[in-house]
Amino acid sequence: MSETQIRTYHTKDVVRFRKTTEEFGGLSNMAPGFPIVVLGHRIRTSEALYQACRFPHLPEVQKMILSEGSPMTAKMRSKPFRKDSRPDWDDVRVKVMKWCLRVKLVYNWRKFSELLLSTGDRPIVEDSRKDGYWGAMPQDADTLNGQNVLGRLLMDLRRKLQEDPEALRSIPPLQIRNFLLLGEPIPMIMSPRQQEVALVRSDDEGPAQHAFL
Ligand SMILES: Nc1c(N[C@@H]2O[C@H](COP(=O)(O)O)[C@@H](O)[C@H]2O)[nH]c(=O)[nH]c1=O
Repeated sequence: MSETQIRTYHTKDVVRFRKTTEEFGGLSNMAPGFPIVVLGHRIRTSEALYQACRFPHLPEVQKMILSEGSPMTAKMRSKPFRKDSRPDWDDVRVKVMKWCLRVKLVYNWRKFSELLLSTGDRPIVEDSRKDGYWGAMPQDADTLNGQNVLGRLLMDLRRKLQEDPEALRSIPPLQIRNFLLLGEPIPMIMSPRQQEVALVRSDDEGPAQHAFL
């Protein structure tokens, strides 16, 4: 993905989201109702997971972020520690975001896939007042400008969902150093359905129950 290119979008042609309560607000990482489980930890939003990924070397900071009830607060609470983000953060953050979106999909398959597919083939844009990197900013009533990296990752995910949904059911760990959550290496993530099959095969008693941190 060419990240640096600024794009112009015409509001009438796109699916855009700003508030999580809007029709397509579920596409936002801040959207409630799309919980995730990683290493047995229940995480409320993809935003909290993404922000926690900045700090694999600081499990206490990760824990604080993950235990926040609101994603905006999780992001705010990570702010004082931003300077201590993993040193390669700028190089890996798009990969990490892509992985977080896939995890959101695996754990919310029906709801998130239906939402993504309902956007048809229209451009998806995070409409942001101040973030022209992950989103695009209004220039006037008809135009948004920005790199829209999040919107483009969502379009990429939508295309994979249209072409080969089964390939999205499991997610290999990212091949980056220190891909850790609360001190443990993040393993392959499987859809709850695949996990149940694996558990039946291993003659276990059933899927584990998860509580929020
Ligand atoms: N800046 C912004 C949002 N942008 C979101 O912030 C995340 C990236 O954060 P970071 O790379 O740490 O700045 C990513 O999920 C992006 O979509 N969202 C919002 O509701 N309000 C904001 O003010």
